[in-house]
Amino acid sequence: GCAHHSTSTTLYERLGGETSIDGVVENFLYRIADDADMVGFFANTNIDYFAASLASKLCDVSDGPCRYEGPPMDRAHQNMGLTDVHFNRLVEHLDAAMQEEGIGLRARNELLGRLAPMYSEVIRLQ
Ligand code: HEM
Repeated sequence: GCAHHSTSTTLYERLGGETSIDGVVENFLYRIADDADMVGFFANTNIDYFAASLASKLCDVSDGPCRYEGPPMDRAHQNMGLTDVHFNRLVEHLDAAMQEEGIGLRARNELLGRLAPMYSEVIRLQ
């Protein structure tokens, strides 16, 4: 057989699929809830809806079987007053959540590498 598994599996599979991504999102939400600089942004957010939408975004961007159907990243974060500090903090929490859910370094870095280019879109309408 071929030893180069990374060419034949999607990032979604290497992240552990739906169950694992749902666990990451839940773990991430606990970290946000404990972060005084971040939790305020979610004061008026429907957390169940947000969790499902974020999971679908992560599934889509990792070549999983989902299509993200929410608003584009610029409009989803419009007029929140977000800066690079918030963006970096979100990435840190997401990485820590993935680590705690047992996802390996390569898959974590690959996902974060796919999210990094969204920075300009997330920040655009601040
Ligand atoms: C790559 C970075 C990010 C991604 C992939 C992302 C993803 C998402 C997604 C998928 C939604 C749901 C949109 C919807 O369905 O309505 C959302 C909403 C939201 N995001 Fe982000 N986000 C990012 C960065 C950030 C940052 C840095 C913050 C700072 C705290 C943030 C705070 C929020 C808040 C508060 C909402 C909910 C808005 C509402 O209540 O409607 N996001 N984000």
